[in-house]
Formats: sequence, structure tokens, C-alpha cells
Amino acid sequence: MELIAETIAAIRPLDEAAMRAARERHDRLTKPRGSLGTLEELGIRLAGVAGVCPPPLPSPAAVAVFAADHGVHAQGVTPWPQEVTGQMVHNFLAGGAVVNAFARQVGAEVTVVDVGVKGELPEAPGLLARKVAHGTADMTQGPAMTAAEARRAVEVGIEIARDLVAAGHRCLLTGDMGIANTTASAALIAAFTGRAAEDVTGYGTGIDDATHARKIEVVRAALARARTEPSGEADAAGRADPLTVLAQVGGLEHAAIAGFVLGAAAHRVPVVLDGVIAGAAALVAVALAPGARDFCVAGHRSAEPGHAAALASLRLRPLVDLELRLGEGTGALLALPLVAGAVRVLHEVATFDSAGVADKDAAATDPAEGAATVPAEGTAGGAAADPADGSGGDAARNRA
Ligand SMILES: Cc1cc2ncn([C@H]3O[C@H](COP(=O)(O)O)[C@@H](O)[C@H]3O)c2cc1C
Ligand SMILES: O=C(O)c1cccnc1
Repeated sequence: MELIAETIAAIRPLDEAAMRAARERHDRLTKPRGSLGTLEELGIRLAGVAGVCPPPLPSPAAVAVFAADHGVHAQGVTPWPQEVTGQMVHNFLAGGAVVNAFARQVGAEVTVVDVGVKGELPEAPGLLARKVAHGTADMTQGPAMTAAEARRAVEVGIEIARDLVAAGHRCLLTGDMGIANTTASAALIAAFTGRAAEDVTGYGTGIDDATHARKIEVVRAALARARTEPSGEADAAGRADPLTVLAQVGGLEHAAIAGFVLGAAAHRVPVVLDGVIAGAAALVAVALAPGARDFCVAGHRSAEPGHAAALASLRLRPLVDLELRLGEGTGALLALPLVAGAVRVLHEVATFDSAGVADKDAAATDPAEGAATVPAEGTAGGAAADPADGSGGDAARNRA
């Protein structure tokens, strides 16, 4: 079987027994039940990811920064020259970018992957040269990628995830670098969520209102053009093949990140998503393999409006919301200590029994719902059925 199909086939549901054990353990720890809010659901879901309770700490962690260029840059969607993509790759390798500073702060390793930077990058220690093409073509004029390029870039992401897990990493984080990639992200998000271009197209790294209006028109034009193309093998519901949509309006780094998410899920390692680029890529991954969603942790919500739309569609609640609009993996890295905290609680916090702390009345009542007695298990549901690790305020989580 070829790699993409094999990877999708290897993605299995969350382990219900491990999640049940984590839920029960949470209820015995020396804290009021539910007091860690959505971090409890996250810890439970990570037990389901690993298939064991407590799940492993997300350490060592690695952020993979996938870099690529975009033909749509020619449409004037950003004031930054395209060369900045390759220049930032060198900055990453020299340790001088924000992603490097944040990675040092949280003890994560930075891996830099050239999946589609335009032009030749000089060889440099640490650079993984996996160039599939010299950037994409302008998506307003024709497909951004050929089907073969899109598939190959997805495979690159799968291979990087596999290699990082084989090297011992227990948590993967997504990163990106590609001038103009918020335009391709908006197009992907519109295509996968059905939202209008103006609702999902933002200011990227920072543009004036006239450029923003043009960017919306560019996204609209690309989507209209893509609709006139054959949509690949549609599924039973008539939805276009995700890889075809990806090739039409996506980027090589989106493709690689989609593969990275699939690879992490297949290896049962959590993947912390960064911003709007990762959100767009995760939509591709989840359209290919719905079960991949449960292995994703939304690190943060960026300032890009399309990111909120992507997260809503993925039913993922972001851990951090700091109005970041940078990418590179920065938001995912800032969230890593929260992921670690969610897991560490399950390892280290004493139980009422072991610490000799008196539990309150065993007949728990739910203040939110009056006097209903809520059984300890089976209330929070599987994470798959749960709207994210707590995006909804379901009463089960608030049980007393
Ligand atoms: C110096 C610099 C460093 C960056 N690091 C990440 N991005 C981010 O900005 C780009 C997307 O924004 P847009 O679609 O508006 O071009 C991507 O490269 C993304 O990683 C950067 C952008 C710049 C200019
Ligand atoms: O959401 C992001 O990650 C983002 C936003 C603007 C520019 N680059 C990335």
C-alpha cells in the first residue's frame, strides 16, 4: 500500500479503557472534581491517544517548521518579498527566530524542513531538504500544485512525523514559514468549511485595508477558478476529494503539515497545532481521516479570522488566545507547558486516599443540574463525541 493510504489505515480510535481510567483517576485526585476545567478533558484524551493512563509526558517535544513559497504572492497579498521565506529558514537554523526562543523556553527541538522554498537554499546543518517544488503556482491562474506534488508533500510530512517519533519524541508541534501562506490558508478554510472568503480572510502578518480587500478578491477568484476544475473522486455525499482541493488552493507546507498530523495520529502521538496555517492543514488531514482529529491539540487561536472558523469546524478549543499572528510554531510552543501540566497532574497528584485528605460526601451532586447524581464513569463521553476537550460547557465536566 502506498504511504498515505497506509498511514490513514493505521489511525485507530482513542483507547476508551485508558480514558475511563484517566477519568476515574481524576475523580480521586486531591482537588475538587472538575476543578482543572478543560485540562482534565485534555489529560483524559491524551490517555486515549497513548492508550495508557497516565499518558506519557509530552517530552521530548519537537516542532517541525515546514517552509514553502506561494505563487499567489504575485497577486500582491502581502507587502513582504518572497525571498523572506528562505531568509527566515536560515534564521531558524541559526536559532534567531521567535520559534527558536520559544522552543528554548519550553525545551523543544526545532526541525526545519524545506518542502517547497523557491530557489536553491544553500546546504546547512540541520536543514532537512525535502523540496517537492519551487513554490506553488498562482492559484488564481490554475491549480497551485499538481496532484503528484500534493501527494508527495503530504508524504514528506508523514515521513518527518515518523522520523521524529522514531527518534523518541513524545509530542509533535506544527510550524510553518511561507510568505503569502495566510492567503492559501483562507482559501483552504473556505473550501473545507463552506464559509465565505470575506469571513475567513484576515490581515496576515499585517496589511492595509486596500490590500486586505484585494486579498479577499484573490481568495474568491481562486475558489471560483477551482470550482471549474474536475474535483477528483467525490465521496458519497458529493464532497470533493480532499487531496484535489489541497492541490487546487493549498500550499506545499499545508500539504506537509496535513501529512504530519496524519503521521502523528498513526503513531499515537499528540500533535499540537499552531495557527491558521496548521488549522487549514488539519482540515485537510481530518477530511482524509476523520479519526485524526482526536490526536490534535489546538495550541492557540491566532488573530486570523479563518483560524477560529477552522477550529470550530474541527471542534477543537484553543489552549491559548494571545492574538498572535506570527506562525512558525510559536503558538503551539507556548501551549506545550499546558499540555504537560494536563498530563503531569495524572502522574503526580496524590489521591484522597493516599494523602489522607477527606473526600466530600461520596454521593456527588451536580450543582449545575440540581440534585442529579452523576455516575463517575460514562458521563463525559469519549473525546470523539465530546465537543473538543471542553469547547462546550457540558454539565458532565462540571459535575461535583
Ligand atoms: C519576517 C517574517 C517572519 C515570519 N515568521 C512567520 N511568518 C508568518 O507570516 C507569513 C504569512 O503571512 P502573510 O500571508 O501575510 O505573508 C508566513 O511566512 C508565516 O509563517 C513571518 C512573516 C515575516 C514577514
Ligand atoms: O495564524 C497564524 O499562525 C499566522 C497569522 C499571520 C501570519 N502568519 C501566521
